[in-house]
Amino acid sequence: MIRTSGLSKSFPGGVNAVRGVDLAVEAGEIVGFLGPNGAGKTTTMRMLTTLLRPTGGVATVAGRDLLADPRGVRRRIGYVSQGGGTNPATPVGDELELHAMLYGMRRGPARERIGEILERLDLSGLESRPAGALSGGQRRRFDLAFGLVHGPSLLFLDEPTTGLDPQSRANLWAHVTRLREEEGLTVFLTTHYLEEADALADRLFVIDHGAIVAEGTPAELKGGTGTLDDVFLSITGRSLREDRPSAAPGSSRPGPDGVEPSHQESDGVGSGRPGPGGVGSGDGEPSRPGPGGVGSAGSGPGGVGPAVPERSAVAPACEER
Ligand SMILES: Nc1ncnc2c1ncn2[C@@H]1O[C@H](COP(=O)(O)OP(=O)(O)OP(=O)(O)O)[C@@H](O)[C@H]1O
Repeated sequence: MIRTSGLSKSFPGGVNAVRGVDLAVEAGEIVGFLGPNGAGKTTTMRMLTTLLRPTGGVATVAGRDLLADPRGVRRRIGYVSQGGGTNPATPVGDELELHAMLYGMRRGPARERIGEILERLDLSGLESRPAGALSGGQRRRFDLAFGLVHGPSLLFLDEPTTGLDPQSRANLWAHVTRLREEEGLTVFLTTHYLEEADALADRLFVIDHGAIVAEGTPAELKGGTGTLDDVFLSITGRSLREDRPSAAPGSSRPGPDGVEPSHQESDGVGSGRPGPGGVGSGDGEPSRPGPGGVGSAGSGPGGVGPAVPERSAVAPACEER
């Protein structure tokens, strides 16, 4: 489902953020991508989702060549970024319907799909509620719905549970695991939470200073001794726990889930809702994907979605300034 060889990204100024990453992810796997702050997780994920153009290496994602056919990639993937971008005043159902239609779905099938995905995510009945009135846990599930509305085979989740309380985090893990079964999804996620990696991922890749430094199942990495954090510490010299992000700034409205909403952006890396046709991207610059193309990625409250012009979107497409 994902194959990369020598995938690299250097930013202007000589920052080698990702240095020759080789990944192999099989269909149906849930793979965790771990690393300390600045290790290259987000940059790698943004390349794989076509938001950033690699400066080296090759990759196929969801059966399409990343460089030669970024639109084909975007049609087949979903991306749920860390940040938010949808209009908090817009009802959930309207946002999802717009996204589905931007992916080329007709209204009838779109509504059917939206009903199905909302049910799977325990959001039925909330169609008319503005996204801004959802609890933190509901909002992250709404983000997942965005990522899934167009029926991708591969879902990218960037720090999916940051800012959620333990109960809501566990609830989201259960949903992701169930979605894998029910939708036949492959999931690639970054996380700072070792317990998340341990609970959710079949296999882990550890990245440090832009290179993969360890790979294996959580059990293999732990080797029957220690904890994942011990392993992480011995590999990277850092405890991942020190890097853990704090709860989202400005998210102080606990909701029915008892969760505080958390939709912060990662440092300067825009999150976006690239669209089916969107082109664009920027290194950390918000941009607007345009409709018409390739679908994918939303970020919004977390969604992956098609290309809707939006407030804080980072556009997709391996094109950048
Ligand atoms: N647009 C950019 N221009 C220059 N350097 C960048 C840019 N984006 C990221 N970097 C640098 O690339 C490196 C990898 O960053 P990246 O965001 O991928 O790390 P990360 O593992 O996702 O970190 P975190 O867990 O803190 O989000 C860092 O040194 C970062 O400062």
